[in-house]
Amino acid sequence: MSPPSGRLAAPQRPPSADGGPADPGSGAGGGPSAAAAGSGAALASRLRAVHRAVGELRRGTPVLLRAPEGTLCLAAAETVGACGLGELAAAAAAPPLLLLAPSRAAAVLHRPIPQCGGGADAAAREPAGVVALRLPPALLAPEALRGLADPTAEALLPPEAGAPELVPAVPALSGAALALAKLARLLPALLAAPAAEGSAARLDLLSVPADWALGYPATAATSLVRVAEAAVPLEDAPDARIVAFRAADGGIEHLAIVVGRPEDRTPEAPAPLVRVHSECFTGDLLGSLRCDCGPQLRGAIRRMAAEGAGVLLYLAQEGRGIGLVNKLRAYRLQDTGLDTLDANRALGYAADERNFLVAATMLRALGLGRVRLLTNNPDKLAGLAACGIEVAGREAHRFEANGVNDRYLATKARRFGHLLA
Ligand SMILES: Nc1nc2c(ncn2[C@@H]2O[C@H](COP(=O)(O)OP(=O)(O)OP(=O)(O)O)[C@@H](O)[C@H]2O)c(=O)[nH]1
Ligand SMILES: [Zn+2]
Repeated sequence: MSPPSGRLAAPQRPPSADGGPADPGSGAGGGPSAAAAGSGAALASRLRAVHRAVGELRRGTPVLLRAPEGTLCLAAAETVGACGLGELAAAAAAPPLLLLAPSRAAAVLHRPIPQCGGGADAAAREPAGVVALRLPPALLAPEALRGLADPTAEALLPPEAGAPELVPAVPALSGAALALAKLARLLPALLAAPAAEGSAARLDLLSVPADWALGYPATAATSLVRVAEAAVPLEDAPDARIVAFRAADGGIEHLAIVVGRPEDRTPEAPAPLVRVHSECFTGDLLGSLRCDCGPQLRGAIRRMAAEGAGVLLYLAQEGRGIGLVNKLRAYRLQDTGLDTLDANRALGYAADERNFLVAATMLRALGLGRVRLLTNNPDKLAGLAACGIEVAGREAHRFEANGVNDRYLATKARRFGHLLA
């Protein structure tokens, strides 16, 4: 699992072992902060617990989420099967509700939901909140649940099942529940019921505190350490090496492609050229025409080689942090007319789920506290600066539209505020 995301420009602070706040950006000279490093074992155990819970949800097994408000038993609508539904019923003290992002609930209920936002402004990019639905019995079945979770699988809903009903959700726990589903790169749609006394031990279910799930992205990001490094001469940059970083939970590694010796730049020289590039299997590897990632990747390496130095961070944040499977679903929705932003929201995800604390931690570990960023995305500039990296300048990184990605590029300019020059 890649260390996932929080909000773009507002990194969460990882909790310290004693529950107090740790500072992700204050490590002297780089790397995780002293507070985080000092409580490494405790942080690693938090990460491990969340990582295991994510694995259980992906397998269709229920997990328990604990908070002072109570304990919820959860199962992911996308993966739960008959066995998981049986376990959920055995662990629950009441029938389960379906938790959904407001944007997805609005589509299920065929009416607007107040928290949903709307329009083309920045606020509409980050819909907040969670909605709970009481389901008629015919919808409490694996196929129907997938149809409720996934707008590209709505055909799985039984024709005359009856309508779900909007009911109040416990905000803190429900938010953490959806965060856990997003960490699992599943659709943010979960069955949730108050847990019966003793159900964790009785049914051998994993149990995780809600604040550990919410703190996971920042905790994972600050725990990144270098684990391997080798020279990898590239066609476009013969003097390149790859440095691999791993978080304490053993999730998917993030990579730095280092061209030349950017860390040796003197303070008087221009800041080193850096690109923060989110993984795109389709564009980077296959040459998909739907996006501009492939040309941006190769183009960045070429520019660094021409300058003699630079760093490209290759972050395991596929699909702006929603994962490849959900990106494919988002593409299906775009083929029905939605743009890239609304497609994310229709799935229940925010427009951009990435967390640039990952990038800041890696840059510091590479000895780069000051950078010139190769990007058109103003959120990347703000995100890095918020994590304590000095962004000394921006270099535009635009490529001509190719006849397929025209609308995608136009949407990035119009709705994400991407800079055109
Ligand atoms: N969810 C989603 N992700 C997409 C889509 N198209 C491309 N992506 C992903 O968007 C990410 C591309 O991000 P970046 O290359 O960092 O680009 P950016 O945020 O546009 O910013 P700059 O290129 O730096 O200007 C990759 O992870 C792609 O997989 C899409 O339609 N939906
Ligand atoms: Zn792409």
